[in-house]
Amino acid sequence: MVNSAVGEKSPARKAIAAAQRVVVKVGSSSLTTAEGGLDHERLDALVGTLATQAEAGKQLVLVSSGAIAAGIAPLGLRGRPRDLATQQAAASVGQQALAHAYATSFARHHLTVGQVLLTTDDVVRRSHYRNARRTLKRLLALGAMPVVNENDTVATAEIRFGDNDRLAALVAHLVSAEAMILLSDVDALYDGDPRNEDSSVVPEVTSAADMAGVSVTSTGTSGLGTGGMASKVEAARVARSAGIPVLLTSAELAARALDGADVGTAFEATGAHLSARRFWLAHAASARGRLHLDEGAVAAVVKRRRSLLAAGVTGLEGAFEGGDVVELAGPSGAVVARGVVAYDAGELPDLIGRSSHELPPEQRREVVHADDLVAVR
Ligand SMILES: Nc1ncnc2c1ncn2[C@@H]1O[C@H](COP(=O)(O)OP(=O)(O)O)[C@@H](O)[C@H]1O
Ligand SMILES: N[C@@H](CCC(=O)OP(=O)(O)O)C(=O)O
Repeated sequence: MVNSAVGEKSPARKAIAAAQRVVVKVGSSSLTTAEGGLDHERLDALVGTLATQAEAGKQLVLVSSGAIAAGIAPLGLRGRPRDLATQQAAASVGQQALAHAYATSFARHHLTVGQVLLTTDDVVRRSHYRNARRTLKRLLALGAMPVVNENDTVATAEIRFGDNDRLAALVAHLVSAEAMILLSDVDALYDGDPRNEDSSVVPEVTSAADMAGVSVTSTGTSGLGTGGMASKVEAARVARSAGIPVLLTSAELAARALDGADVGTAFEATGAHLSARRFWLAHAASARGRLHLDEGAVAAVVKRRRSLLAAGVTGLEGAFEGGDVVELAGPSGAVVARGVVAYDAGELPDLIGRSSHELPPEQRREVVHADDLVAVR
């Protein structure tokens, strides 16, 4: 279903239409057949759309799923494998096919693509994050289109992104994209199951109120993808919070989406552009522990953007070390911020709850410095 154009375009749609650097994420269900092999016709159609946009001057980064699904038929498997080892074997075969298909298809449009396979370590570890950012930006500067996927063949269960929607949001920030487009097998976000006739399209998400009453599932209908609509909504939340508007629609409507037509669901950016360090802290880094704060400390770090002092800490969890990322939770237990802790977990029990003047000079530094802190909702 296509939304009817009424009046002037929304700020989100204007921003998406004007964006010069765009991350486009396409799901497995849009690239593979039900039997589990690459659907060359649909892949070529998407490449044609992206090539037209690239020729018109847009800088595109493609985040493409489909490795596991594309490996199903060549390996004679009966469906999407459930165990990690077979998923990795399927991804190994499928990623090769996917990369070859993209390189061949883009070459017909005289475009060069560069494969970038990322693991969570590449974004969770700060030094790797900077490295991934440099590679992606260099590829763009050289006029090549990065084609990104998770490095499924080496990612273990514990360290997987698991779904490429979140990966796309992280990549969108990494490359300073001005918009992110999520392409799936459904033309928009619906307020209920899209197969249900009573469900209707949510054309625009500008505030939490637009999501009230919207029910999403974490499984798709194709059985080929991962994460379902829930992971797309979460990825949109991450991108929006970093100042990046998002459009969610089907691969068939990609050309219209990139042209700024009134298709799909547009999510307005909610936050200002976050610095790389703050974005990494908020969304990419994995926390090694948790500090519990009293009400006064929550107000100081969240509202007044002050450093966290030992006096406001009431407890801690985890075996973290100084320099690790930890979550900061308020009295209700809800996480209100994340930050880089300055002390090892073993040092803190003697300090917490005490005012700076009660502490020896070498222990008067902040527990989390304001520059290393980011509030989360
Ligand atoms: N509220 C909703 N609106 C739209 N789609 C939904 C909703 N809830 C669940 N879905 C399902 O999410 C699916 C897309 O997720 P998924 O299969 O993971 O896609 P992809 O492979 O493109 O990443 C749709 O096909 C649809 O069945
Ligand atoms: N990295 C996996 C993709 C996982 C994934 O998120 O799939 P999808 O929900 O189709 O975007 C693959 O290439 O098969």
